[in-house]
Amino acid sequence: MAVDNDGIAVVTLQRPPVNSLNLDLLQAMNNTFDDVAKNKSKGMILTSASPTVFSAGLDIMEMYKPDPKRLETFWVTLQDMWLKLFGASFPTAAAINGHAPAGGCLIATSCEYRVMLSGKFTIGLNETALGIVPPTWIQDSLRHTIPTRQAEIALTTGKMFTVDEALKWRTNRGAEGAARLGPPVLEGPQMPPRSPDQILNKTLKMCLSPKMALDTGIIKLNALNEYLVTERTTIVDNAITFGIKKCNDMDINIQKRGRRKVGLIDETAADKAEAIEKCKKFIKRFDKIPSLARGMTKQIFRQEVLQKLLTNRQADTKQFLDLVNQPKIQQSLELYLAMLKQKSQK
Ligand SMILES: CCCCC/C=C\C/C=C\C/C=C/C(=O)SCCNC(=O)CCNC(=O)[C@H](O)C(C)(C)COP(=O)(O)OP(=O)(O)OC[C@H]1O[C@@H](n2cnc3c(N)ncnc32)[C@H](O)[C@@H]1OP(=O)(O)O
Repeated sequence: MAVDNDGIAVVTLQRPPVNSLNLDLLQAMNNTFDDVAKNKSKGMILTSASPTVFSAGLDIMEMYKPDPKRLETFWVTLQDMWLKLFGASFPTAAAINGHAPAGGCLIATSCEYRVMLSGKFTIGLNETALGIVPPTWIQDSLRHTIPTRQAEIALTTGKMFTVDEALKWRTNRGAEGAARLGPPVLEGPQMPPRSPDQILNKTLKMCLSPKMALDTGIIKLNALNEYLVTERTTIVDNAITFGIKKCNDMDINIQKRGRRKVGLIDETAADKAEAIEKCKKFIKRFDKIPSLARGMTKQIFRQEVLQKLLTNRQADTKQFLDLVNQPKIQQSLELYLAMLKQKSQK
């Protein structure tokens, strides 16, 4: 842990090669979170010493052929870690400088703010894809971060989000919707882009002109009708071109506005230093907010989710122990470890 001049603690996970969460690392995290609270730090940023992995999630070695007592302590320590981090009264942010699967995503979603490095990294709760049901409080962390519907789809599909997907979800309308209609007709002498309103107003003016004979007006209206029907694609394209041009003139970023954000991460950064700076900026937003009021408001906001685990802690532990001790799960863990080893040796 390093505390900067502003009193913000930067906590770096450092368990090579992939910061997998074993008992020792979880205990070290818990002690550090206690220190941050005791020192009255202004806030805490979690990041990783690895250049490519934030955290690979739970250390599978803790669950494979486990010692029963250690396995129980391991799970209770993980619960403690989450209760301390998710329930921390001080501001928390994650500078996610690499992959964050499963438990890695849990750490990130327990924080209040997330900045992830742009690149070929992924983040998400992949448990379902591994045949594991994520416990309620782990599901709750995701549901607390992104909209419920997206959380349900992500959890049931074991979705690992790319950085871009984590920031945004599927496209809605806007620039990409326009692209689906084909290339817009660009400005030119024959067809300058006009808004549909401009076209209709001009036609109406012509038709209402006292110089226009009734039969000529009818012919013109019929011609307009035919034009609207046969050229509708061009008209739509022109309207889109007009819209895009207007947005550009007004400095509105249509690319961003056209996409729905999933918000699993809040921002991206080019490197770790920038990610930490952005996290600091988030924490400094609370400079003028009384810290007691802030902390209590956060805890009330998160209370329901925290209380659910506190009430069901023993049952949750028993469920985990029963699951891990199943021969079928032990077999899956063995296969998964072998697969990871094989992949790392390539
Ligand atoms: C899986 C069943 C769990 C049952 C638990 C039951 C209930 C709990 C439910 C939910 C809570 C959360 C659960 C979890 O967190 S489970 C862990 C899920 N994590 C993953 O699936 C990630 C696996 N790892 C990777 O995908 C990659 O390692 C990476 C993170 C993308 C990094 O890739 P990179 O190429 O940089 O590294 P390598 O793949 O080469 O790995 C290097 C080295 O580390 C070993 N390793 C990787 N991940 C883990 C891990 N989670 N636990 C232990 N060891 C891990 C890998 O085998 C390599 O080892 P080697 O000795 O070959 O060097």
